[in-house]
Amino acid sequence: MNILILGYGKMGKIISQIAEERGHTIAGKIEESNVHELDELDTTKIDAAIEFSQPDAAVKNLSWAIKHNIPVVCGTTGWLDKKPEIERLTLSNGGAFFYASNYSIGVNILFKVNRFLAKIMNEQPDYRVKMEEVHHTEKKDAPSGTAITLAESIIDRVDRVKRWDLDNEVTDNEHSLPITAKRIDPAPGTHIITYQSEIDDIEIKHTAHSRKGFALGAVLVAEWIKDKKGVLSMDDYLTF
Ligand SMILES: NC(=O)C1=CN([C@@H]2O[C@H](COP(=O)(O)OP(=O)(O)OC[C@H]3O[C@@H](n4cnc5c(N)ncnc54)[C@H](OP(=O)(O)O)[C@@H]3O)[C@@H](O)[C@H]2O)C=CC1
Ligand SMILES: O=C(O)C1=N[C@H](C(=O)O)C[C@H](O)C1
Repeated sequence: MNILILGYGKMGKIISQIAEERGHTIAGKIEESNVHELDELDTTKIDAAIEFSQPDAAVKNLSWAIKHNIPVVCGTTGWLDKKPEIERLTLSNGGAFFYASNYSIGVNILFKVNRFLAKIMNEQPDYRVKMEEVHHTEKKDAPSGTAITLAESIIDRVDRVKRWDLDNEVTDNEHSLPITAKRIDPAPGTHIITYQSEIDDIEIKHTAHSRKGFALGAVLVAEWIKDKKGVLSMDDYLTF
């Protein structure tokens, strides 16, 4: 496959390396300084684009790919208020757009366990739920996209939890799920969900040891999306 890399930072570099190891060709490595190179590409020869840039660049990159009929896999977090706009553009252009806040298999297993646990904890009102995420100091958004996905699943299933808050904003509201976002180098990404009662704690945790799992997941999805259409997510791709 011929894959275009939109955002050639920490993630874009590992994604390119894994894609080449899997026999793919890189059509271009686009970062802020060489965005003009997009105009020189033969877009008819690109099979898929993988977009890991930054919150304020994602919408422009994704719109460009969709308007050029290139299926696009997006991992950028912190821009989701604009996601409906990109979904509408995908559908009106008959394109393919895939978004996941986390492409690692391990975190997607955690997502599943989190949903299962939340359903049980809905019946256990003595427990308060909280979350902690730890990432490197270059991360631009907080809380992480993964933490927001985890929190939304809890809010959907635990009736007493109505919203999430960064815990420096709200401390003691029984309807709030406080999220602590820590920035410590070189943490690639840790997420911990804790249900706490006077009697005991129940905790589930995922720790990424490197960025390899995120990058491999994005390349696998790019291989899968090549001939697909529509607005797609991990629920369409995963078999568990
Ligand atoms: N969904 C998932 O599984 C994962 C998601 N992420 C997310 O991916 C994103 C990228 O992370 P990471 O690689 O660590 O970040 P980096 O800061 O290392 O890289 C960001 C890259 O985007 C580039 N960029 C900025 N503006 C533009 C633009 N207009 N067009 C194209 N590229 C641009 C930057 O270029 P320059 O250097 O020139 O400024 C840089 O190369 C983040 O939002 C992060 O949260 C990260 C890991 C996993
Ligand atoms: O910025 C990162 O590094 C990461 N971002 C994603 C997120 O916001 O959830 C995924 C992963 O945790 C690494």
